[in-house]
Amino acid sequence: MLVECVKGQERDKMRVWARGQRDGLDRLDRARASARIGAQACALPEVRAAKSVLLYCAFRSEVATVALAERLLALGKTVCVPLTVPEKKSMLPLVLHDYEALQPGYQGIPEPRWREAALFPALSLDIVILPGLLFDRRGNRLGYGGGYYDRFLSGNAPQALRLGLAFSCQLVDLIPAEPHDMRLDILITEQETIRWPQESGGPATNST
Ligand SMILES: Nc1nc2c(c(=O)[nH]1)N(C=O)[C@@H](CNc1ccc(C(=O)N[C@@H](CCC(=O)O)C(=O)O)cc1)CN2
Ligand SMILES: Nc1ncnc2c1ncn2[C@@H]1O[C@H](COP(=O)(O)OP(=O)(O)OP(=O)(O)O)[C@@H](O)[C@H]1O
Repeated sequence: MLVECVKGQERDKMRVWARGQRDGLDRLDRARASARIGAQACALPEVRAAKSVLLYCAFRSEVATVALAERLLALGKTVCVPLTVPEKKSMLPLVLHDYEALQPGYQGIPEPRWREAALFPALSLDIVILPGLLFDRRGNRLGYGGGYYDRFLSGNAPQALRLGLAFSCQLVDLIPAEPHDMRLDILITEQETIRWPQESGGPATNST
């Protein structure tokens, strides 16, 4: 119990630190890095082969996703974006047609008007593209602490490939993990793409 409590405090401190790191990036550097990360994502064989992708809608200082959404649509993918349901700490995948038509939803996160968008079956998603505050070299990820993505990946879309996008300043050696944490399969930063094999061994890393 005490160990869990200390771990929780440690994770909260890491969240505060990571928010500062991400917010501290210069606007131009953020835009350049986001463009590079988006291009790397589109070039991945898994993304080329995918029919459907759930892509987060960036808010605050996250890796931008507007251009990536447009490229994925141009490649003929079914692109879905999450509708956040804070009462249930859950997310619903809604089919995206036009990023420009999104409206600010929970905490200002852009989302479709749910009455106008079609619900996509989570079990048919090939890839989930995740945001985050902090990532480590084992595939662990820290978000805002709602457990939205852990719940979605374990409960709704366990089959989906998990692809994280981050600036390199959001990558550390080790985050204290919790049992419910869903590890990533691939992480893209503007400096490298890291892949973790499904049956864990050491990570394979490619500089970009
Ligand atoms: N773009 C994006 N979409 C996402 C997430 C995300 O991290 N990024 N989420 C990832 O899971 C979920 C939303 N989770 C969130 C949880 C908390 C806060 C938030 O603003 N919390 C306050 C503190 C709590 C409060 O005052 O009530 C804060 O940070 O100031 C924002 C988003 C689902 N959609
Ligand atoms: N699969 C799950 N089922 C039930 N509760 C869960 C599940 N996954 C996470 N939680 C709960 O959600 C809370 C937040 O989890 P965690 O700290 O891992 O969130 P996070 O990954 O930072 O957030 P997010 O996924 O929203 O970005 C934890 O207290 C945990 O108990």
